[in-house]
Amino acid sequence: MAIAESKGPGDLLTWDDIEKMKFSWSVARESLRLMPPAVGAFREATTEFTYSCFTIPKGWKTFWTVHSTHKNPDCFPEPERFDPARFKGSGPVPYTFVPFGGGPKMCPGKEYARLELLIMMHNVVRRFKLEETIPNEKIVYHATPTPVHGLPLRLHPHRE
Ligand code: HEM
Repeated sequence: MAIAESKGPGDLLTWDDIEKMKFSWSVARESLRLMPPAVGAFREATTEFTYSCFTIPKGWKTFWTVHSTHKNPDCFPEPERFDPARFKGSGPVPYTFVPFGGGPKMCPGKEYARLELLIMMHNVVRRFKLEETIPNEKIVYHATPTPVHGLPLRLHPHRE
């Protein structure tokens, strides 16, 4: 809200504003942890290796999943609880929070996605209070998580 209050009508966000949106980014990351848009990705074993007593031969296709760590209580205590404070300070251990993947094939659009999310959150939250019209709407997976009724929301404009 501090950034919203510093803006006059028609003022656009600056890069400095975006960099200051630490809490909003923690909220966005906690949402990406609990409901990642991409559930994982494929890899091809370039060499034979053994993991957790399983030997994966060279050339095999594997699929890594985001939830293996996002919902693992060793990585995120009480994993079902929405808690943006998990991202305070240095945040989760590297390679546990992986909605954008990790390593050399990590999503190249991550920073662009961050920018879009923060700008969208700023503009929506600043203007409206959001109300769910179908509480606890079910989510189904058509490759990506999709609310069954399309997540209809009621927008209540804030008084100026
Ligand atoms: C919230 C938004 C997004 C999420 C959660 C997401 C997630 C991912 C994930 C999990 C991967 C696979 C990474 C891996 O294999 O390790 C990926 C790859 C990729 N993403 Fe995204 N992404 C997002 C937005 C974007 C945007 C905005 C762009 C482009 C502007 C983009 C472009 C790509 C491309 C080109 C790849 C393939 C990279 C490669 O195989 O080398 N993504 N993304």
